[in-house]
Amino acid sequence: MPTLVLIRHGQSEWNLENRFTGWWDVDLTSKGVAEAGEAGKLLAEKGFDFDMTFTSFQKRAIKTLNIALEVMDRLWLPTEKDWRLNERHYGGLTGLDKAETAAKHGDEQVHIWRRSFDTPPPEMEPGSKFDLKKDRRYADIDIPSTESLKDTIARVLPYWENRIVPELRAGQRVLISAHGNSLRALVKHLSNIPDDEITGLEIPTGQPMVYELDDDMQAKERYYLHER
Ligand SMILES: O=C(O)[C@H](O)COP(=O)(O)O
Repeated sequence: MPTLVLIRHGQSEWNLENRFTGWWDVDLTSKGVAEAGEAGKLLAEKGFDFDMTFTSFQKRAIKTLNIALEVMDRLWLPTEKDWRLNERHYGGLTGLDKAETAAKHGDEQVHIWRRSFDTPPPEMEPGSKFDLKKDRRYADIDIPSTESLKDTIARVLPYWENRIVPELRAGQRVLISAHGNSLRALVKHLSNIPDDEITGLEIPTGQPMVYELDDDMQAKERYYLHER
């Protein structure tokens, strides 16, 4: 049976400051570092091991993976990094305080921007200080100016099918370290969650989520490791 574990990065600096982050590359806080270490410890204690790992181009997810692997004495494992596992792009909201934005635009509007399935946040203005168009790591791609969850799913799923599923089919045990919304995209697909229900799924930071999959890569079971 294929082994798949997903982990959302540990607490980031902007999780702590309550700011919209998206593709901006913020670091982990000391609590985030501790959460990543705990995740590695829990995985080791529960007897999990991996052959292949995947993460995004963003340091909060990369570091979470590396810290967990270090605790497991598995820093030597191969890792593939790809922008398709990045957080959903928060467009013009990037960098703004979530509470101040709610005070300005109303809770309902902010909830739509944060959790609607297909309404993206306003686009990022060209030349914004959070514009990543000149960032070398994205030189080969057309960076979105904003993304809804639907847009995020549209770039996560081809990556899942083309890069991750073949590893699982070959019997590789896979660990993915990514972000609230890129993981929400995967969970929606694997657990067949309808559009209007996925918005209610909150994935906590630093908690390994285990998938038991059937041979068609559909979920037989999904649980947080600390619950078993
Ligand atoms: O990008 C962000 O700000 C967070 O990682 C996720 O934000 P959300 O809870 O608003 O989806």
